[in-house]
Amino acid sequence: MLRWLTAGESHGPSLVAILEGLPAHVEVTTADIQESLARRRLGYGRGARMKFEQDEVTLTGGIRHGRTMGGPVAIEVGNTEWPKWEKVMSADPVDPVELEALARNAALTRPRPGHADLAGMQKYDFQEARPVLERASARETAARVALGRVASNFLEQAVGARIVSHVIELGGVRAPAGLWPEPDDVARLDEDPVRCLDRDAAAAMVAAIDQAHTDGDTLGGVVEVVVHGLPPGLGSHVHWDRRLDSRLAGALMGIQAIKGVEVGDGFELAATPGSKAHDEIVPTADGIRRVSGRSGGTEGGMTTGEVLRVRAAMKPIATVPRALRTVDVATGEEAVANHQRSDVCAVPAAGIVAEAMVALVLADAVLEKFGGDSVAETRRNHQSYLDTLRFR
Ligand SMILES: Cc1cc2nc3c(=O)[nH]c(=O)nc-3n(C[C@H](O)[C@H](O)[C@H](O)COP(=O)(O)O)c2cc1C
Ligand SMILES: C=C(O[C@@H]1CC(C(=O)O)=C[C@@H](OP(=O)(O)O)[C@H]1O)C(=O)O
Repeated sequence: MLRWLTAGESHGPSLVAILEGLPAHVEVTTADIQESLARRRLGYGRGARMKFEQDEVTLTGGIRHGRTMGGPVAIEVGNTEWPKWEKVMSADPVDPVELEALARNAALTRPRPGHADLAGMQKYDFQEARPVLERASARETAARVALGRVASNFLEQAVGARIVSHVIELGGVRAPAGLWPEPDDVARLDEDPVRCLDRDAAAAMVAAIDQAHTDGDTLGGVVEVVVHGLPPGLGSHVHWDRRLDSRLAGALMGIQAIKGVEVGDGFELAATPGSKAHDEIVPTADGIRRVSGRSGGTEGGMTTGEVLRVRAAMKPIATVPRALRTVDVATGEEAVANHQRSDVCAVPAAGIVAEAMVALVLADAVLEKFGGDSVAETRRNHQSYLDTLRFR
């Protein structure tokens, strides 16, 4: 249904993103996308680059006068860094003597443990890490967030679904369990330096980042994406690759540095007896409802119509200032890993990227279920499904 691709390097001229398969009349503007990209730059513990990176957005296809036209949506996100890297990252050949003189072009032969450097050099046959890290870098997530905003506008306009993420764990500090945001909490969360709902936990997370900074260390954590307003029946139980759980997990695991995904209470459910693990079903004045939300809003690979909740665990940033041991591949000798600048922690930003990935998966699942070549058609199909839904 929906297809999306990104291209571009961290220090190249720009990132490019394409989203194909959306209906016409999705309302979306440059300002919307800039707003989402600004949210991704937020978060305590990010490095110097996020202070000056502008994310220059140009909508180059598929949108006219603030509405999609049904064709592929193409978005370019310019890198403010580019002028400094014009020679090093030039697509066309550059005079080798000129390149040799550039300190910025020094060969990166001390691969960082935890980054793509070494495996990428081996796989793609490079003598140094630059051509690998340029694409492995999470700079690319700016392109995903741009596409995610288009998908998210579609979800809200077609079915009324709204997405919000928050940080539930950072550097070993955990927010109290069972607390998740409402759509209107977005502004409040964005104002918090670590995008955490609990003030005390947020303060302890900030302190952990300060300590890691002092220690020359880096931190990871866990984000949770919450979606309100989804109908029951997105995804399917009938085949493994149609299960919504599987599609969400794949998309979240596709984010740089994400090493674990949970749907609902996930791993905790494995240690809980069945009598306390499942969400009992009861009749209410509002129709049939679940009394709790431990499943995370899916059963049998389909949405239940309750709040959807998925989590992603991010490992600590790989570029550790107190650099880790490695091998200099130019000499074969022991060395310490390359380190220039880097984030101490990017967990709050990863939450915004996770929102984007969830939006893209859900937009795809909505189109699969309801179809539509215009937003109005998708909306009508969704409404008629709700009107005739059994056991409401
Ligand atoms: C928003 C975000 C920002 C990141 N910033 C950095 C960074 O500044 N330095 C770094 O070494 N890794 C950073 N990472 C993680 C690397 O991109 C990631 O570890 C690398 O691409 C290797 O992929 P893997 O961790 O999935 O193995 C960041 C990840 C995300 C999601
Ligand atoms: C540029 C972004 O994140 C980058 C992700 C990243 C990495 O290795 O993943 C390394 C850093 O890049 P640089 O080496 O240029 O400082 C981060 O700043 C961004 O999120 O926009």
